[in-house]
Amino acid sequence: MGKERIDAAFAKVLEKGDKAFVPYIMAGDGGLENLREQVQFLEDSGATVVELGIPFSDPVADGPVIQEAGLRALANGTTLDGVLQNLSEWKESRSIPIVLMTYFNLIFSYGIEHFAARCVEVGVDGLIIPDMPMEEEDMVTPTFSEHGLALIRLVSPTSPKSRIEKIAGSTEGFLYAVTVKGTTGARSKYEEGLSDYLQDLKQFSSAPVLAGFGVSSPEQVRELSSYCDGVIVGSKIVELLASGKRQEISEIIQAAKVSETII
Ligand SMILES: O=P(O)(O)OC[C@@H](O)[C@@H](O)c1c[nH]c2ccccc12
Repeated sequence: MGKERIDAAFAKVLEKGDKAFVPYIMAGDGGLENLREQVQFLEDSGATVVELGIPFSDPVADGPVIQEAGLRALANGTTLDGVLQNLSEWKESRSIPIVLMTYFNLIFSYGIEHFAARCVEVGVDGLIIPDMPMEEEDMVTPTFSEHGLALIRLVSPTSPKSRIEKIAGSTEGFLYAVTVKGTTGARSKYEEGLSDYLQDLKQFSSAPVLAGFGVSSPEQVRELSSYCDGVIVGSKIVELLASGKRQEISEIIQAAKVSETII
């Protein structure tokens, strides 16, 4: 359950010599009734874990593409409870681990204990809570560990070294290495020093290190994942899924499969 399922999914990919690929999608964008099929498509295309966003009215770290997806999902009535209910309905047929990306407010108003128990019940394996600083995480960690849920921590290029060490040492499932200063969204250029930053993180983290924010093309997937264990792609996947360009999504995901290209 939970953390172990995530660990096993990464181990399988990395032992093969491939890089991990975590696509982000917004739950309820395109209708919650299509979530199952969307996740199945991502799994069939070669995703390692799916990061599922819960729409929220005040998404402080989201860039424009994800904000709009959130507004579409809210407009068609998507709620945290509805997403959890939906996940429970096809729990048995799902093998890819699910990580929920949600702001803390939603968890807090749901009730931390109730939320964690419900996550386990519906087959959620881990959580990303981007607005929960390290100093506050004691509010959730005892409950999450008791339920076997992984808390995936984020570091950014602006985090001081001592902070990076602590966060990287305590993360579960994987370490989310934010590649840029700013919000989510595709970018054409990366900041200087990114390869050193990603390679350094490997020293501090026993969990896989994945780079996210601004990754959108197969070339970027190949480049960034060569410095770490894999990538997270959000905005580009959200945009392509909404416009039905699934072949392009598969190509982006396939770029992480390096073992097949090295002969
Ligand atoms: O969209 P991008 O630039 O590809 O970045 C991934 C990101 O969207 C996804 O992981 C995410 C969506 N909302 C977030 C909020 C905080 C951290 C991460 C996220």
